[in-house]
Amino acid sequence: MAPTFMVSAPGKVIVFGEHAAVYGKPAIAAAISLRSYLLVNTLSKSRHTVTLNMRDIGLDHTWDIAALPWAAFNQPEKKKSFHSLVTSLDDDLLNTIIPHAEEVSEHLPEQDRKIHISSAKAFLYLFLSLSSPHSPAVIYTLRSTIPIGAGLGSSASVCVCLSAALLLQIRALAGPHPDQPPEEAELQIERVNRWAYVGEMCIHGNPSGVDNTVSAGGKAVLFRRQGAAGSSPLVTPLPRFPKLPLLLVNTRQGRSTSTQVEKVGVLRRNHPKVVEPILEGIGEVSKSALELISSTDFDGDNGSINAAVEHLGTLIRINHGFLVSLGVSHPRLERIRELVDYAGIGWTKLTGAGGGGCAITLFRPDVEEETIRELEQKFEAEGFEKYETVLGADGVGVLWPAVFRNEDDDTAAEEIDQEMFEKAEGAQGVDRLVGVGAQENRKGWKFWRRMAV
Ligand SMILES: Nc1ncnc2c1ncn2[C@@H]1O[C@H](COP(=O)(O)OP(=O)(O)O)[C@@H](O)[C@H]1O
Ligand SMILES: C[C@@](O)(CCOP(=O)(O)O)CC(=O)O
Ligand SMILES: [Mg+2]
Repeated sequence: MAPTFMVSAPGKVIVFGEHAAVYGKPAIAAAISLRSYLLVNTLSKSRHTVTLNMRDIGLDHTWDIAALPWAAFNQPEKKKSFHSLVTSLDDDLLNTIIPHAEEVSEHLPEQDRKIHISSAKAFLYLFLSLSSPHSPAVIYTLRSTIPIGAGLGSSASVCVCLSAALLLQIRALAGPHPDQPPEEAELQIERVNRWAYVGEMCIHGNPSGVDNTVSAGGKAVLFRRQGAAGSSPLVTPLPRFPKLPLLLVNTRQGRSTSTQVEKVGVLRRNHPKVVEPILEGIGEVSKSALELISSTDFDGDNGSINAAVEHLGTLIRINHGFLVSLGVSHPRLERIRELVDYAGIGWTKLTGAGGGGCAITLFRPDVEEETIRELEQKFEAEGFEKYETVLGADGVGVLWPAVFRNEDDDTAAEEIDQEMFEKAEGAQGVDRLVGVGAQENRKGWKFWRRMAV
């Protein structure tokens, strides 16, 4: 029986290029230190059930493995191997899982029901694609420190965790191990990423793939979806991405990515001649930012940094203006921008799909700590929530088995079981129990690391 193990994947911030990324324009995004964690418990062979236990949304459902639609997924013309590149969902397969996904939420209010069903759909599509009717009984328990539906890529990070866990269970993933050649790590990341993209498609209709790409590989990347159906996106790691003083503020205004993406799609269909240049303009913002990042030493002397930060700030302001014209801002996002603009201390844009969710602010280099504190107090007084996060976090990682060992004292090993994981209090409790790099003794995590170019 496989040992209990855990996988983890980060959320992300899109610094430039959301929405335009869906239409093949370049975007720049970076992994953040908020993450999802998935614990995988294999049970005895005598049981024949699979349980999806997603604590943050209150979903806890068990399916009888034999009752799932394996025949549909295993038809020779439908069967995908684990290294397939799947760029669209199969409607026939989706139709076979919908009744099983709907079982999870029979008596819930409409809004919660939608969230449960989309998560269950992503899980079942991946489970049926990557597992088998003979799979042992398993409990998948998920917890995340990423706010849900806030533009920080919670959906992609959940899908990366599910994809990695299922691929590890069928032994279609190797490592990570200390002397893994970077090419091999890259291949493993890509395998996880491809199936995470399939999960993202279940959650929102037309994802660009930027979120799952950043969540799987971590760090910062330039991402560009390719035109032809069935081709992989272009992904360029940005090892020189500067460690900038960014503030991340959540409006606490919920929204769903699928609605916002659909809204831009409708606008583009109704006003193609107006909307296409806006999307093109957003792509040009990302290109200009890339040029700046590649040619500036942000650790260099102050004079040149100040000019570069001013340039980046201007691009942030322009990018936000484009997003406003696409109709994906929100009065609460505009309030954050207004407070920052009024204080004259930086540049703000929404991040992710908008319509609520989070904004990022880049501060001017010479801003006083006191001014930032005053601004933060205003945010708090108006019900906004601030996140401390570091850009450029590690991508998908694994803790196999789910045991933390004290390097100097083997007897101090601490096994993470389902009950402890479920009972950890809030995001802080989860971080303390299993957090990546949160404490000295949480060092058992291993990551597949992307090649830097
Ligand atoms: N912690 C979680 N537990 C279960 N499902 C989650 C979790 N986080 C995200 N999801 C799924 O992702 C959806 C939110 O994704 P989305 O609308 O793309 O917003 P985000 O900007 O957070 O990615 C939820 O409706 C749910 O289906
Ligand atoms: C709006 C979009 O560019 C990013 C969505 O990010 P999020 O789900 O809001 O974290 C959509 C996409 O790229 O798939
Ligand atoms: Mg999402």
